[in-house]
Amino acid sequence: MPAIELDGVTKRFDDVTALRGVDMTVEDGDVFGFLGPNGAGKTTTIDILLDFVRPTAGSAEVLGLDAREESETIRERLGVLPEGYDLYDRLTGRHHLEFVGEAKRADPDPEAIADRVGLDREDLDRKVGGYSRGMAQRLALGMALVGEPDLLILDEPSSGLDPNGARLMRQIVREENERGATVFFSSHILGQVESVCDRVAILQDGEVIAVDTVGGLRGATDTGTRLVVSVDPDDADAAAEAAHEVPAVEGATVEGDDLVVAVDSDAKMSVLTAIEDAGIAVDDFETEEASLEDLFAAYTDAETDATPAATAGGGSDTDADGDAKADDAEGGADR
Ligand SMILES: Nc1ncnc2c1ncn2[C@@H]1O[C@H](COP(=O)(O)OP(=O)(O)OP(=O)(O)O)[C@@H](O)[C@H]1O
Repeated sequence: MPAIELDGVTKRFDDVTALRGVDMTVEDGDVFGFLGPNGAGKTTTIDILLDFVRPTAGSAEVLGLDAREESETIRERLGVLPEGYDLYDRLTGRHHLEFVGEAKRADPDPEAIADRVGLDREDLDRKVGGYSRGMAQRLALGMALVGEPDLLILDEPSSGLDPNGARLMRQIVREENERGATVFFSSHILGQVESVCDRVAILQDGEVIAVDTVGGLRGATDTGTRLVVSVDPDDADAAAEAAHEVPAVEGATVEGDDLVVAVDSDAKMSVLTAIEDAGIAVDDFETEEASLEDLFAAYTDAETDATPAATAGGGSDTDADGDAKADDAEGGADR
């Protein structure tokens, strides 16, 4: 039974069509990234799953239950970090966690949750009105964890978090998934989703334009990782040959003074090792990842050109654990 199933979901708000016939399946046990630019319809989709908003057409099932008919039962099994969550300024962090506990008939350990989300234990007894944005975000994430939910729905969970907070958030996503929870989270930052997600959907202008692993998306759009290696120009051809020997390498060419290798990001180190094993000194190297913009551009171009890149599924099964890269991707882009 899938954790989330959307079938032909359309949502119109007066003259704005936020979702256009969205079909999407999130399998039980997945960490699923929901990626799209501002205004793509991510929050509307999540609001439909939570029955905050009703679809104009189509249906949504959560944990095998109809999102409209059985929203109360669903909510007991969900952990939600909504966009624009409401906290009560005059209540403490502890009160918030206890409230969620009551609603879910769970008995949360506020100290343990504070530790997990990186909130000082002393802050639990402060009024939330005095929290910084990041502290409020950490509390809201903690509230989503109460009661060991079967499904976590997180809308832009790293919003307002510093790089350490964002790393902690990803760690929590992994831990929750290991515990058995399915995790569905939206983001407009590719680096956020790629280090933790099994699969990703790209939503654009109310339509799902791709569903795949991040590695698969990169592969399908030919915007994969480029490893640029500096070696002595006399050794460049031999280095290209050595790189070609690495199975994950899709291409290695000499461009000017550089060796440019198209390779899955997991295999970067194998390429450098292969070059050095061939007796060639690597003077320097850098990697160039496709940005979210590149992927969007590639997908939207692909859509217009009707190339296979726009089809869902397939692709490589990369589960990149690129924390460092993800943190780079957050630089300045985080909200
Ligand atoms: N209550 C509403 N009334 C009218 N239009 C709405 C409403 N909610 C959303 N929309 C419109 O639906 C579209 C999708 O918005 P949505 O908030 O779902 O996007 P999003 O992908 O979550 O964007 P962001 O990354 O900016 O949060 C936008 O054009 C938005 O203006």
